Amino acid sequence: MTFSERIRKTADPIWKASHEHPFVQGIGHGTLDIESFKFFMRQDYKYLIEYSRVMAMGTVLAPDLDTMSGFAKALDDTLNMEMELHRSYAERLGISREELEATEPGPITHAYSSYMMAEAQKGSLAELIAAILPCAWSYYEIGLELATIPGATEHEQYGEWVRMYASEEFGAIGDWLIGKLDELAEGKTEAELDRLEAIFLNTSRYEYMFWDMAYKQEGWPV
Ligand SMILES: Cc1ncc(CN)c(N)n1
Repeated sequence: MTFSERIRKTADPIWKASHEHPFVQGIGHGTLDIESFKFFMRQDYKYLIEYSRVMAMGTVLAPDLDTMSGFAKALDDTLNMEMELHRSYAERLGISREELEATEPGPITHAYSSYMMAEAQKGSLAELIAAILPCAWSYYEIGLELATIPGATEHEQYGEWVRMYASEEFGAIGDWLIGKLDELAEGKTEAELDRLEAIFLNTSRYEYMFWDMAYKQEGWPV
């Protein structure tokens, strides 16, 4: 079993909970309250800005030019493909670009982004990848699963979201990160692998919490 297969297996109960979350199922069945989706898009835009910074740190920690290029490509795809989806939805939903960028990060957005950044700053490249991998990998899995729901890819409101996350172009980011992590995991001690697994599990949990936060449109309590 590769290291990525091992951590995917350990994280399975968390990922299942995300797949079954009413926010995710609501996108697939076209029943999600649009206000929750708007809340999600605004928070997600802020999250993706921080995620992009972590990707940029990947280029700094990269040991060779191939790895550097891989991070640069993933960064460009995030800034100009994935975030373009948010900008286009925002325009359609009456949210200006300024409003999108000025959104105050909610508690989960803040905690998740800060955790990713902290792991990237104190760890090695393997730790950085373990922290960002659930982001790229789980959305592709969710996109592919939702795309099998009849009508999901054609839905007037959520079809574009499903198509983007189910696309091969988006999936390639996660595939590249999986390959890199497996490469970097080779020769590591069991204690080091356990540490990478713990980071992967934590950001998998944050993924679930992010869906839940958006569903409940949860801001700061006071
Ligand atoms: C919170 C979150 N996690 C993952 C993704 C997919 N890049 C995202 N857009 N937002």
